[in-house]
Amino acid sequence: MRPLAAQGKIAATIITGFLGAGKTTLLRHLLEQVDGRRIAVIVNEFGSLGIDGDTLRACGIAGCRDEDIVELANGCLCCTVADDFLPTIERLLDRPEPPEHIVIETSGLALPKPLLKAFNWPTIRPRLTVDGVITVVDAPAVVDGRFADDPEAVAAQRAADPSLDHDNPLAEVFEDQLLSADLVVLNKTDLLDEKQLAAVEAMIAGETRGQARILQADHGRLDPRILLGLGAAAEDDLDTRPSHHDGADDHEHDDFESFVLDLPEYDSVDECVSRLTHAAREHDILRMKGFAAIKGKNRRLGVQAVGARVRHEFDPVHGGSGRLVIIGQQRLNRAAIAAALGAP
Ligand SMILES: Nc1nc2c(ncn2[C@@H]2O[C@H](COP(=O)(O)OP(=O)(O)OP(=O)(O)O)[C@@H](O)[C@H]2O)c(=O)[nH]1
Repeated sequence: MRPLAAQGKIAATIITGFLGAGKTTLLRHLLEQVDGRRIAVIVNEFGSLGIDGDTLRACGIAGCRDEDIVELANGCLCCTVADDFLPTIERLLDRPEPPEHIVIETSGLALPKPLLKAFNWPTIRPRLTVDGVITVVDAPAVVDGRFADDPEAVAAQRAADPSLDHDNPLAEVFEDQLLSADLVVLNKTDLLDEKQLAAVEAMIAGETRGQARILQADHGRLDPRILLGLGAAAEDDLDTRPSHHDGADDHEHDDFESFVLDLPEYDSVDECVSRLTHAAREHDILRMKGFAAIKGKNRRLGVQAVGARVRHEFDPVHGGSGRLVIIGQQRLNRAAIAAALGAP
């Protein structure tokens, strides 16, 4: 392979993976480790609070400037490629001092294939190449069977017929993300024992392209030399990265929905966390993230839930009222969720 510099191309890394798998955590660690390199980041979220952009901007990493983090909050990247993504990329490439590397974090519900196709756009292709698609996997969620009712049965069916489609939209998104990967990161290893990890790895190995590497990680902590410089030129071998939506000109995320709630001020952190945990358990919510105001505290509480696993941390940012984005499959009971959270 000719080195990228010789081809005059800038490299782009796509970080994909289901809601809450740990993409932003991995990206943040990566940015902390790559001193001195001019990296631009494009983040895209499903739901509209822009938390990931906030998190990355608040990282305090030397050399990581606000203008190097571009947020595309307007729906899933895979659906807004022409309107949002291409103009953003062109603006980055046209900077007097363009980035050396661009890292794109897709929304957890994005299908990577339409994004990959955009790299063959005539104004982009001569200037940019996909260095690699990194798919972050929430290993405990796989163990819990979140992406397939019966992972073994689905794997067996797929082995018999790789083009098989099925009705589980979570599984579809998950499989598309795996099938596009050059590198799969099995994340959250701290929550599993060795036997469980070996089982997830074997299952994932059966769902990826033969060329894809699989690595385990705790909080996405991997050496940047592993993550960047894969040299995959993924835009050149799209055919080896099948998607459930191949052949369809368009697709939508009809199976999923998100909404934003204003939260009341809670009496304590415990009250906030127990309300979130209860809401997540009762309502089949896939993901919640946002901020809460706690009585007597002058900093806002950052809150995150992946399934019913809730994490919280006081944010460096002072005060402000509480807001939460909630993502789930269609027909969430919004009124009941608001009541569970004590929202007006
Ligand atoms: N225990 C554990 N928690 C993790 C690990 N990696 C990330 N998390 C937590 O998982 C939650 C989701 O992490 P994010 O990095 O925000 O996940 P994401 O994939 O960017 O989420 P979306 O952008 O909403 O799809 C956060 O509460 C993280 O602190 C890990 O390796 N172990």
